[in-house]
Amino acid sequence: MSLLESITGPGDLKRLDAAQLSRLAEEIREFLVQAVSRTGGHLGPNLGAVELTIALHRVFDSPHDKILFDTGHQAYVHKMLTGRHDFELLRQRGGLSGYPSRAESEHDIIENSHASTALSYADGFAKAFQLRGEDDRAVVAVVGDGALTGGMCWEALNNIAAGVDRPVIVVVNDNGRSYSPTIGGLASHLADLRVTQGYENALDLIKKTVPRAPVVGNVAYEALHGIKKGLKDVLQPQAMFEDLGMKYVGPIDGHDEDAVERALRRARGFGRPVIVHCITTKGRGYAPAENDTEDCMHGGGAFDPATGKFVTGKGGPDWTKVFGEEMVAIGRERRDVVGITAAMLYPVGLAPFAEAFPDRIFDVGIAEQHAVTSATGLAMGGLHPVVALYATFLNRAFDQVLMDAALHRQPVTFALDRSGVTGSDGASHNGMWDLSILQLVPGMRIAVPRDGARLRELLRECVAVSDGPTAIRYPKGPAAADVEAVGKAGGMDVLARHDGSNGARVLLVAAGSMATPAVEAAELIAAQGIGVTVVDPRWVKPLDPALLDLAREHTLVAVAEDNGRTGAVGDAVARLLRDAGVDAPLRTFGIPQEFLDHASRGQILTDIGLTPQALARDVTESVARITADADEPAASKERS
Ligand SMILES: Cc1ncc(C[n+]2csc(CCOP(=O)(O)OP(=O)(O)O)c2C)c(N)n1
Ligand SMILES: CC(=O)[C@@H](O)[C@H](O)COP(=O)(O)O
Ligand SMILES: [Mg+2]
Repeated sequence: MSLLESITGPGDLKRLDAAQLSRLAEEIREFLVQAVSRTGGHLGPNLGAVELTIALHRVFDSPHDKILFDTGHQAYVHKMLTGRHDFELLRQRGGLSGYPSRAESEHDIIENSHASTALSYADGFAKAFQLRGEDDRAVVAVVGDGALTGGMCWEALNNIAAGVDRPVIVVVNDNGRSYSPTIGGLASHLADLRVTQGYENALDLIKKTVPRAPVVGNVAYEALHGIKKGLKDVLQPQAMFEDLGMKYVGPIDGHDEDAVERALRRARGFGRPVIVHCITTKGRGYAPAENDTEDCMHGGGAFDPATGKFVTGKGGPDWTKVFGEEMVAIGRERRDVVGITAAMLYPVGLAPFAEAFPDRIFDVGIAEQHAVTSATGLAMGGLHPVVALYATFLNRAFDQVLMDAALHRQPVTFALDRSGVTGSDGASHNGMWDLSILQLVPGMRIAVPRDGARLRELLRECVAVSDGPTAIRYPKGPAAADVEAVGKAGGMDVLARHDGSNGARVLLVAAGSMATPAVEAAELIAAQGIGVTVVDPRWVKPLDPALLDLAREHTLVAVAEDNGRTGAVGDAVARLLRDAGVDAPLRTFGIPQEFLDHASRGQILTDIGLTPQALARDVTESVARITADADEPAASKERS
């Protein structure tokens, strides 16, 4: 039996000696590479957190003490040390979640994968333990240097530091990267801090693409990184944190398990808020990850463990690639168009734009709220910013969209990738909220492309709008094959028309990626003798008034969308019809308003009925009920 197999819980760690701990770290790394090579996942972040996590579980007594992981993508080692060794179905139905999961273990606390939240949880836990008189319970939050660029961290630190008698231990896992290097206007300065060829390659890449990165957490970042090489002219980090009222321990070699343990024990002994600053390497111990200048194998699919080469290619989903290509084409024609990313230059597809227009790209760090309001400032300054985010991460910037971009009617375009069901990253990553929350925003226009060709068209229409914000949203995965229109209805594309034989006709309104399944469903419905018209609205806010005339001509209106059902396109169509006095029967199909467990996008779409077969079945049954109801009076008259 390997050492790792003998670890059934944190208690087993405490009996290991230095040599065994070193061997355990090696076994964990080997396990991570082999397991994640089969399933895909966050290899880089977890390779960088091996010794750190071992030390945490040797010094603290989880779950009595609380060990919180920010973002949670780096918690695979934590799972292994708390008795979970079966990674065969990682991030798949029936397998381990890719993030902490309260259903999996009492040792898991924060399930959502949205960054920069752990310190706030820690502040809350510390206050609760103090009020309950449970002063013997430690609260430890592990936060990455990337997550530390998120504003919530500083709101939390402001509160944690004020609780001098509430001993929160903040462990900064500082590997100098989010995906790309977490740079804050320090590109040239960073060149002094890191001499490894790998980092210089990355730096050259970044210097070419993001030369004017903003000053993101400048003082904190300079302190955290400058001290690394003992640069005397850099503000000592403890000065900044102690000004906040926190002790500072570090910098510690985050791969020296004994050193980390000693620092954690020392920090626990202070009995007050303290920062333990650990310097780690993302992808540590696996050369393909350490040398991956893009993102140190931050995430991605299955790969060949011998080479690190991704099986399905790491180019990212095609929707993202189409967006990136069109942004470059637009950028050549429109010098006023600029790009903004929140520490996800490559994942959102803006790297080609950055390469082509290095002075028109801004990486604000993991700071979506700032991204939106900064974009509003850019627009007020005469530019047209395109803010590219994952749809789910827009949630935290709702007020900035509403009260900054929209209230001031500024031409900001939001490009929302990973919209709809994403699946493998679990409930907090499904982009199922944007079509609902953006419906609330006065003056917001929302485009939902059905395929790559429409993404190109609608992105151009978005950046052509100059009197208010626009949003365009598209899913994760391969871009749908182009679906050509067979006609127009107002500004909407008619995608299919089938004559029926029994007099009933269904109007199928398909938003975005639902167009392809809707066209397939229409054929199944038509085979039942029911007439069908499939329309793609292209813009779902405001809706096209031509929908009203179409609705009047059909037995049933059915709306399909890859978003939560509440308050989204279906509800907007209902409001449009009711406000116009059109009482056509209406069915809405979308994602149930629930937190969905991790599984593949295809599995979830099947579960929730967003497939051609399910849509056809549900629509046909609805038509049968409507027809039966319509025949009821005649039947009862005949009986009487
Ligand atoms: C609010 C939010 N924005 C963006 C992301 C996407 N994201 C996941 S991990 C990551 C980088 C995190 O960097 P860091 O905190 O330094 O952790 P590391 O991976 O380096 O260990 C980002 C940007 C997210 N999870 N949450
Ligand atoms: C943890 C996080 O938020 C991201 O790393 C996410 O896992 C990326 O998912 P994609 O694979 O969709 O880029
Ligand atoms: Mg990092």
